[in-house]
Amino acid sequence: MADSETLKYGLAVLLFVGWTFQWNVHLLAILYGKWRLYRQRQVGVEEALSGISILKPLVGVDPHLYENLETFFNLDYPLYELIFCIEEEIDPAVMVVRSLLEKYPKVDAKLFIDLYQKQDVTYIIKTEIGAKRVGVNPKVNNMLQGYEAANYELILISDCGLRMNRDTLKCMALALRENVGLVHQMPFVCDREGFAAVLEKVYFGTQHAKIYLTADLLGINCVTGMSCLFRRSVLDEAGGLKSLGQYLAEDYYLGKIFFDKGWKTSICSQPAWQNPGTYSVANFQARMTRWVKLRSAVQPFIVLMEPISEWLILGLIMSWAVTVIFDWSPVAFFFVHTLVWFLLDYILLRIVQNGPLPFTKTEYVIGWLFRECTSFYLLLRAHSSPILTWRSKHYLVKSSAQAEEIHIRSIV
Ligand SMILES: CCCCCCCC/C=C\CCCCCCCC(=O)N[C@@H](CO)[C@H](O)/C=C/CCCCCCCCCCCCC
Ligand SMILES: O=c1ccn([C@@H]2O[C@H](COP(=O)(O)OP(=O)(O)O[C@H]3OC[C@@H](O)[C@H](O)[C@H]3O)[C@@H](O)[C@H]2O)c(=O)[nH]1
Repeated sequence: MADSETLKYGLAVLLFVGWTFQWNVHLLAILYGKWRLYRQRQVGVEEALSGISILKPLVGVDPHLYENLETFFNLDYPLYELIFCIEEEIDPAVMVVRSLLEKYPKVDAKLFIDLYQKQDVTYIIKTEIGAKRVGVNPKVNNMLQGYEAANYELILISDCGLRMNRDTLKCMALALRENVGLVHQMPFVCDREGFAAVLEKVYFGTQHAKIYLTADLLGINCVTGMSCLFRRSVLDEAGGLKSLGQYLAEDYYLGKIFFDKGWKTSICSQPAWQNPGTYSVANFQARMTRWVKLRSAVQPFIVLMEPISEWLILGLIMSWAVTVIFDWSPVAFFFVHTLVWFLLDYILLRIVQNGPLPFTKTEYVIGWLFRECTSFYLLLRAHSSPILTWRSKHYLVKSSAQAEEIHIRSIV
């Protein structure tokens, strides 16, 4: 009996230590975010800016694609090329890119597409169908020809749903100091209408930002492939882009190459502005489920850590722990825990947004509660099946380095 009491007490104390640690993570993220984001420190020399090849892997269109891509034709940067990569000639994104190429003939921009050649733009003819399928990752397969044809030592991989401010590329390039091999942007979202937009902003500005900023501060690899600028020679030494084709979480392994070789990685002071024109609660949840699968495959400890880094689960567990240790009221404790967490999240979100929020405080409360209360469901959903769905493709995830594409009629 005494032993089980000791065990219970020991567990409660351990949880209490973890809970205290969580507040440190929260506070660190706030302080680091305030110090790091939207502060352009002149770390590099502007005259020394080198050429950058920007790879844009595209699949399909959404109502914002044209305007998002157009921002890349108007960057304030002395030397860059745009390389659009599209898997299939019948993809409607081809038309969008072609109309932009026609509108901006002076911008160095190319379109790489399988199996087709036209005179007005550069198309690469693949001699063998599937010759460029180097692995399971469709994004890597899609970018490969463009990567091989890129002219510059610096490569920016930039996803299709992003828009970029005129000065962002310069900001990223200036952050690429002598010892920094890779600069990535912390994912965030543009101001858009509707509840799904509130939800995405709340998630990327709170829970995601908290871990992302702290990981960057502590030098932990959290590179997101959505927008990252890196030194090509380092990747080539490790086998080139094709070596990443075997991983679905190619971004994590890209970052790992730089970490393993002793390079520093750094976030840009500007976040990545995701602005897809098609968004919904279901889309967000499907994407988050996929991301949970990716990170759990990469770092299995996350399966355990992730639930207890969330407000609700941690709050409930801690309400029990503090009654064991201090005999505090669990209800009062949970209330204070919630209030403080909620306020810290709001402060962090305001820092990441760097301006007024595009929604009311009531919408924030609803978005925050919805996100927090559904996070456990999403974790369960992610861990309940090894099948990962990305766009129209399905994969069976076996381990961090092992996944295979599967063909199924429908996903229940
Ligand atoms: C009590 C606090 C303890 C903190 C424990 C942290 C548990 C992890 C919780 C959430 C993970 C969020 C990670 C955010 C970045 C990853 C975003 C993502 O899923 N990206 C995928 C798609 O681009 C990508 O393919 C996945 C890559 C794997 C990322 C692995 C990241 C590990 C980060 C661990 C950070 C620990 C920070 C601890 C701070 C003390
Ligand atoms: O089959 C595909 C799927 C996706 N892609 C491209 O890959 C990029 C990212 O795709 P999505 O927007 O669907 O997905 P996410 O924003 O969730 O991606 C994120 O998570 C998975 C990581 O591997 C990516 O690097 C990261 O950007 C886009 O530019 C998309 O066009 C392909 O080229 N082919």
